[in-house]
Amino acid sequence: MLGRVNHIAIAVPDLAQATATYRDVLGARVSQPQALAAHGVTVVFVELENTKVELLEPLGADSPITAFLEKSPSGGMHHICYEVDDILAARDQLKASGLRVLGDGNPKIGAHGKPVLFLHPKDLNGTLVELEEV
Ligand SMILES: CC[C@H](C(=O)O)C(=O)SCCNC(=O)CCNC(=O)[C@H](O)C(C)(C)COP(=O)(O)OP(=O)(O)OC[C@H]1O[C@@H](n2cnc3c(N)ncnc32)[C@H](O)[C@@H]1OP(=O)(O)O
Ligand SMILES: [Co+2]
Repeated sequence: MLGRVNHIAIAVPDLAQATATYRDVLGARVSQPQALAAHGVTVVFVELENTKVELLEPLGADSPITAFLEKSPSGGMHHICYEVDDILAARDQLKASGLRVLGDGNPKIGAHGKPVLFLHPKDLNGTLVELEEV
């Protein structure tokens, strides 16, 4: 079921500051910010040789990462995104195995214009997992 790691995400309180650190201190290539109102976050992607790091900050009053940042004000590892070739088949198989799919259970279009889903962190060793269909 699982393909490559598409990205590892870090929630940050200040996206501009985190972007400057990765770009100017770590010398990494960082994409332009994408405001994803439907997801309540603004993101950039740090382009690496073998995967990407997604830096994300809250967007709007109902951001799903607000509580996370209240618990970890300086930010922290937020989720890992695995690639799958058929997100609906993966969803149905995981639900049949008892894993909880977040939201209404239907994929939404993510930052890469591809369908994504999230699985409850409590079902995966305290780790929020995102699936992205590629
Ligand atoms: C899709 C666009 C983009 C992309 O890649 O294309 C993105 O990745 S957008 C990323 C932002 N969107 C999401 O994260 C959507 C899925 N997330 C959620 O629905 C919530 O964040 C949720 C339900 C995972 C947690 O929400 P919240 O913290 O408000 O709820 P709780 O306080 O009830 O948390 C329950 C329980 O889970 C623990 N928790 C929360 N977040 C994480 C996390 N990132 N990793 C691990 N564990 C997490 C939280 O501490 C609670 O644990 P407890 O022991 O009960 O205190
Ligand atoms: Co993500």
